[in-house]
Amino acid sequence: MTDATTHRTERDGLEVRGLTVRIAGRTVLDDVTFTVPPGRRVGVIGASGSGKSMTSLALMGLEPTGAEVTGSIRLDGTELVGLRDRERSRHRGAGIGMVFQEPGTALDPLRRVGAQVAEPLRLHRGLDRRAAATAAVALADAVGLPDPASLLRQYPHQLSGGQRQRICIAMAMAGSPAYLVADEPTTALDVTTEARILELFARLSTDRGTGMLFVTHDLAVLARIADQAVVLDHGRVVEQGSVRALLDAPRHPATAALVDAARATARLTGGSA
Ligand SMILES: Nc1ncnc2c1ncn2[C@@H]1O[C@H](COP(=O)(O)OP(=O)(O)OP(=O)(O)O)[C@@H](O)[C@H]1O
Repeated sequence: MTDATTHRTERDGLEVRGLTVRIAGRTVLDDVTFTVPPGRRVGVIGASGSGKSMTSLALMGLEPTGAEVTGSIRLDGTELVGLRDRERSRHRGAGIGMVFQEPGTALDPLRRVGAQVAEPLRLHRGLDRRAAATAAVALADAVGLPDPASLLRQYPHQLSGGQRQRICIAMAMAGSPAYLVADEPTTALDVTTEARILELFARLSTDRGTGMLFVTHDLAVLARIADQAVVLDHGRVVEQGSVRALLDAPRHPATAALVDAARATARLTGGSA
């Protein structure tokens, strides 16, 4: 996977228009509209229950069974809403990759991590077993895992939390997706590991031209990784713009509350939000 072949230009972006999700008659996402331009890093931020995870699940076509999804999600011009499961799953991994909050639960505890990284390489890139194993080592190296050949022979419980999240990022990048959705990807990690994982996301998006959507409740984290953000409150977009502008001059009370929380965290850790 070379940067030259995966770095795309002249794409439309991941365009979300009027996305609405209803579950059992209740509207949990209401007319959500935003765009992740190719190669850019955008955040979705909001308090607990605001609809962040539902947004990322809907983008992946992984909303709960029975949820009614309307509006539009266009992946570089291709409409995803309304596609049949089979067609939809083809875009998962190859078009949009996903990294979850808890790397422990995203991995199969009974399989060596190398086999888990190799699987999407075989699935999305059609590599045979041997080629996939070689590509898995290269990918593990690209996500900053030390001594990748021997590390890939380990089981998930033998790795640190940060190493497990790097494995999950490698799996998400295996299909060379144009976009990556990361839902609270550093929440389970200590602050030093969090900083390194954020650096990794930044490097991958710059090197490979991957557009990234970061879902988080923490504006201080978002300020370190994204330059644009969408603020959700009760399933609606209440504000969006540059992270700097949101921090300096929040217009909606939900944004102001996130800024206050970020400043409180920064005070406690001695940093600046
Ligand atoms: N499987 C489900 N069935 C019904 N309602 C759900 C389901 N999952 C989430 N919801 C509802 O959708 C709304 C948005 O939930 P969501 O998980 O997206 O919030 P969130 O912003 O990610 O919160 P948190 O930060 O706590 O994870 C909530 O009101 C929640 O109760």
